[in-house]
Amino acid sequence: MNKQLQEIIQSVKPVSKERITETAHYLDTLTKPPGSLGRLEEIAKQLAGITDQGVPQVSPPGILVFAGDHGIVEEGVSAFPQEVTVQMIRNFLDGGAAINVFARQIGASLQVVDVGAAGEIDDDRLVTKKIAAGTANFLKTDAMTEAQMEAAILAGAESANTMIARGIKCLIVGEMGIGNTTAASALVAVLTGCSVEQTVGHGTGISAEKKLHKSRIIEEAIRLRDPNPDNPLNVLKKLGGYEIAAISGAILAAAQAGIPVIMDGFICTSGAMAAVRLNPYIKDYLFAGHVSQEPGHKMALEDIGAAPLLDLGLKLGEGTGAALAFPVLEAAARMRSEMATFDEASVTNK
Ligand SMILES: O=C(O)c1ccc[n+]([C@@H]2O[C@H](COP(=O)([O-])O)[C@@H](O)[C@H]2O)c1
Ligand SMILES: Cc1cc2nc[nH]c2cc1C
Repeated sequence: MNKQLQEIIQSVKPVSKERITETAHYLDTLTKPPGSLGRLEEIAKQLAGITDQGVPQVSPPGILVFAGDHGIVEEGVSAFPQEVTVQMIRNFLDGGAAINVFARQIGASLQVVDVGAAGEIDDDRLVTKKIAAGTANFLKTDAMTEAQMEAAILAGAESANTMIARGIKCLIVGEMGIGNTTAASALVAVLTGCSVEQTVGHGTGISAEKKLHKSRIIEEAIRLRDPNPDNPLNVLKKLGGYEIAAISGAILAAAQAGIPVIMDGFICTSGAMAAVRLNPYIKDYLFAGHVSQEPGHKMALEDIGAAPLLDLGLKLGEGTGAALAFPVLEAAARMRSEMATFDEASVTNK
């Protein structure tokens, strides 16, 4: 394995148990019945553990949208043509996509990173870390070489480190890539041991008939590629995508820096699964923004042990579900830092 990648993986430490315990005690001194803020209390404890701070902050947030194309689209697995990936990158840069709207709403900086789009975009607002113009068709050959996959993970880590150096306190990860629900379904099936039927969905809106075809293609590809389910990098290289590998890398880098991460939907969570398998401590740095309509997302979240914060029937990607969930993390952090204690407010405690 690439030495730099190995170092990142090994440097992720467990979250601070001491901070979690300290926060649990402190939350019980605040003017509310114990446990009455439910999951917000769990989030506040987790944030303290991740950041190793008594009073953790999640603002300002930063959003990374990784974009990549997929050779598997040749097999007719998406409702939209490949050119939409590049067209949507332009839309992100011009501020017109859903993620732009939600980024403005939560005051997040937004960076779009091209790690593998099939077309060229000449625009200084785009971060270009292109590994290749789309993955190979994984029905015919491995999606990426090992060197390409490692380069994509490192590109993701580097993108996260740049945002962290600029001062973000919470990383929101999103993606764009026509065909990437096919890659994510394959990854999740192999890594969880679920059947392909269970992990395949309608993606951007394919028919029931096309969904059956998508399942058959993935089943055949898994048989031909024969990935090793115990080796996440092997699975990622054979069936993954550049943006998915970059998400794994961004998560690794954020965890290394003690920065909480909000995952978006199905594709992001498949990248997170690979990161968790590389270092199980990663799990505790992750928040699941929402549960997507893609059926495989539930299995992926269960596998990581992450309970989604929202369930709004979304299936867009781009980081939208994670951005929408950010105010919940912000509320948990502010509850910890701004609420009065029983003593301060002269409220009788039991
Ligand atoms: O985030 C999700 O759960 C999600 C579910 C379905 C579709 N998407 C988005 O739709 C694209 C992939 O869909 P498809 O049908 O082309 O595989 C990709 O750009 C994703 O961001 C995203
Ligand atoms: C229009 C469109 C926008 C998207 N955003 C994320 N994935 C997408 C897929 C399509 C097709």
